[in-house]
Order: sequence, then C-alpha cells, then structure tokens
Amino acid sequence: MRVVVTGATGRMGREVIDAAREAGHDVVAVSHSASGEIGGVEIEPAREFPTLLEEHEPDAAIDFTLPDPSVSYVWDCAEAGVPAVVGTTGFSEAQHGELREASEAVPVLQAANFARGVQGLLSAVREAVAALPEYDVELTETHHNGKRDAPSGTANRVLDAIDETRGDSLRVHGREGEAPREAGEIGVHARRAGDISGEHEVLLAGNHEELRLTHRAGSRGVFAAGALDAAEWLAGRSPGWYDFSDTLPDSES
Ligand SMILES: NC(=O)C1=CN([C@@H]2O[C@H](COP(=O)(O)OP(=O)(O)OC[C@H]3O[C@@H](n4cnc5c(N)ncnc54)[C@H](OP(=O)(O)O)[C@@H]3O)[C@@H](O)[C@H]2O)C=CC1
Ligand SMILES: O=C(O)C1=N[C@H](C(=O)O)C[C@H](O)C1
Repeated sequence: MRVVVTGATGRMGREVIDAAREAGHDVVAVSHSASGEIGGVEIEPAREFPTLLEEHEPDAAIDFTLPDPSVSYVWDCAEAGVPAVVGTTGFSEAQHGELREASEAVPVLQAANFARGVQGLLSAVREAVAALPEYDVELTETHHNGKRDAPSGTANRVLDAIDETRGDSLRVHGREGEAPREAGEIGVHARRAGDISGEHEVLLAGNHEELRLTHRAGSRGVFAAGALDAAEWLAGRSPGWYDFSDTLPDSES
C-alpha cells in the first residue's frame, strides 16, 4: 500500500511512518514545519499536498495533526479522490460537519482511538451502564503532558456511548469548591503527565461496590497499527463516512 502521512514530525506521525515502513508500505511523509528526512523518508512540504496526491496516487492518507489542518488535508483528499484516515481529535461540530461533507466525495474514516481494546471498552461500558442504571458514573482520562485537547476524543466517545444507553447526562468537568454531586451527572477528569500514551477509566459506584473499566494503551504503536489497518481496509471503498468499528472482524458479517 502507498500511504501519505501528514503531521510527519508529530508524535503520531513519526509512529505511523515507522510502523508503515516496517510493514513494507510505501510512505510519503508530509510536514508543514520541517524538511530533510524522517524515519528514512524524505519530508515533503505541506503546501505541496494537493500535488503530492496527484503525483503519488496513494491508496490512503493518514492524518494525526490538529483540527484546522486536518480538515484542510481531508478537503484536498476529497478533491484528489484519496481515501482519508483521520486520527486527529478535538474537532468542533462545524469541523466534524466539514469532514462528513468531504466524505460524500471519498471514503473518510475518523476515529478518536485506533486501539482495538477501546471498542471493547465501549461495549463493556454500554453493558455496565444498562445493567447498573442507578450507579454513579465518573470518567478519568490520563495522557502525556503535550496533549492539547481535553477531555480526550476517546473520553467524549465514551460519554456519548453512556448517553446513548441511559439518556443525556450532565457532564461536570472537574469539581471545585461547593460542588455536591447531582443524581445522574457524570464527572469528567483529565490528567496530563509525563509521556503516558493514553488511559481511560470509567468508574461505576453504588450499592457499596465499585466497578472500574479501564483501557490503557501500552504505547503509541497500538494507535499507529490500528490506523494502518484502517487505511488498508478503507482503500478502494466507496465514498462515505466510516468508523473504526466497521473495520473489525464481527462488523463484516
Ligand atoms: N485516534 C487515535 O488513536 C489517536 C489520536 N491522536 C490525536 O492525534 C492528534 C495528534 O497527536 P500528536 O501526534 O500527539 O500531536 P503532535 O503535537 O505531536 O503532532 C501534531 C502534528 O501536527 C502538525 N501540525 C501542527 N500544526 C500544523 C499546522 N498548522 N498545519 C499542518 N500541520 C500542523 C505538526 O507536524 P508537522 O510540523 O510535521 O506538519 C505536529 O507535529 C491529536 O489530535 C491527538 O489527540 C493521538 C494518538 C492516538
Ligand atoms: O493525544 C493523544 O495522545 C491521544 N489522543 C486520543 C484521544 O484524544 O482520545 C487517543 C489516545 O488516547 C491518545
């Protein structure tokens, strides 16, 4: 497969380039800030992105950047007919709308988390919340100190899954001062420290007991591998909006 990787010098960009090269894929690395070489691949300037898509005719583009450049890269993919895998998080509703609009022209797969275990976490959370409707729910996510968006994209996805199961909840982001817990609210806590790849814990408590559902990514390689799997799956699909769960085995049936 030939992949174009944007945000080449970022934490995830580097990881995807290394994983893609290791898997024997042909990589075009794109950066808005750097030149030279990365992971043994020559860096191409972001301003040339549309031309690079035309020249290299990649099977897919993989983007882990920031919301604004991500939307712009996906529009270029739509123009060039290149499938786009988007791992970037922190989009506004309007930006999400733009990605969806672009997916009318090309296949677009956006996922807040490319770790397979997070799909398991989502299923387990839905089941637990349905089985324990009266229990208090709190969500804590922990990431490295360079992360910009909070709560994480995955945390928002988990919160949406809870709401899909038990109806819209009040999300309380941290607590300070006089802040008694209200029935049904969900406390959301974002911790930033060191180089933690990503941890999400959903706590359900009631009836003098606790249930903790936790996903912990052991390294960023997990996300890179998932994004590459998604790119292989997406290449050659019809235009449309896809989810990472669509790529996993039991969704093909
Ligand atoms: N879905 C998932 O599984 C995962 C998602 N993420 C998400 O991926 C995103 C990136 O994370 P991470 O790699 O840690 O972040 P980094 O800050 O390390 O990398 C982001 C990169 O984006 C590029 N960039 C920044 N500003 C611009 C701009 N104005 N125009 C074009 N490119 C720009 C830069 O690369 P360059 O200068 O080379 O262009 C930068 O290094 C985040 O939203 C994060 O939440 C992270 C991990 C897993
Ligand atoms: O920024 C990160 O690092 C991560 N971001 C994603 C998110 O916002 O959920 C996924 C993962 O947890 C790592």
